[in-house]
Amino acid sequence: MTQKQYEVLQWASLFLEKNNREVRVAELLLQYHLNVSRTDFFAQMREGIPASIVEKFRADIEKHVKTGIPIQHLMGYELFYGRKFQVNEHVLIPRPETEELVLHVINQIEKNSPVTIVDIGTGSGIIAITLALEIPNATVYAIDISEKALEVAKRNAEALHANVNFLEGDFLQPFVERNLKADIAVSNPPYIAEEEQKTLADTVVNYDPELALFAEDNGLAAYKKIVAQSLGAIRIGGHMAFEIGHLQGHAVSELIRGIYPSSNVTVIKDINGKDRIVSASNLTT
Ligand SMILES: C[S@@+](CC[C@H](N)C(=O)[O-])C[C@H]1O[C@@H](n2cnc3c(N)ncnc32)[C@H](O)[C@@H]1O
Repeated sequence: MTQKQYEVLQWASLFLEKNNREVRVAELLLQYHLNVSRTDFFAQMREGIPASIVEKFRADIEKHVKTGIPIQHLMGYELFYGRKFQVNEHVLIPRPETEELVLHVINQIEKNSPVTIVDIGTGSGIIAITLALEIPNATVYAIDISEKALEVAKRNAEALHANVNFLEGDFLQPFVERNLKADIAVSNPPYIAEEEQKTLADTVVNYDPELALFAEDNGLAAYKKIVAQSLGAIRIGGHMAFEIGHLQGHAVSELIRGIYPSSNVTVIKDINGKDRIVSASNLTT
């Protein structure tokens, strides 16, 4: 007997809830398997679904519940700033908070004036690619130490027709070596303290790359290194914007002030009211 879409969705939602998994996964994954737009997905809720699709969908839901595999790994992509980005086990799955960082950077840029931006720790390339597409007069560089992550980022740039210069190396080092200078440095670096590993969900700790998550020095090691390297990589009067863990605002601000005492440093909250961005303008020593 053909099952109706809403019945399949109901089964999955209850199954997820019973197993303490996020219920919204059901909707996203079923829409993916049906390969329809969001509008069509809701419009056809009372229609029947072919048994072959129900079977594949159920298998994915059961796998997600059992192993914690994120649905982005099952689907092969995540949406970011309205665009589809390929993801795999070598890159962090894009998070919605990072869209706020991108929007913040866009708002700092004067329209129509040329600007050079560097994205440090680019992962799947979401920040660099989105900025390259949203700011046509920008020259964008993206750095990662992971060759495998850069492969994903390059594929995303190609698929989305974004012009980004990719460099491999340790934070800003490849930029400094080439004697390049940016007007804006942006980064969502690894910032979770290793001791916090136990508090993370299995969907994160077993599937996001360790290199993308953890940093020594109570989660501050990457910020320390990037701020120190930035002296040779950001133009005088330039700008720096970091995504941060919600308890790191003060420490990261102090790090920046330690090297750029005359800069304007602010901590910005995300839509959930948590400290999420540290932004520093007028970078002068
Ligand atoms: C939190 S993830 C952010 C990825 C992506 N920018 C995003 O927002 O989804 C941090 C990234 O930094 C990279 N990374 C870690 N250590 C690095 C280093 N020493 N130099 C350059 N990149 C590094 C990781 O490979 C990972 O891709």
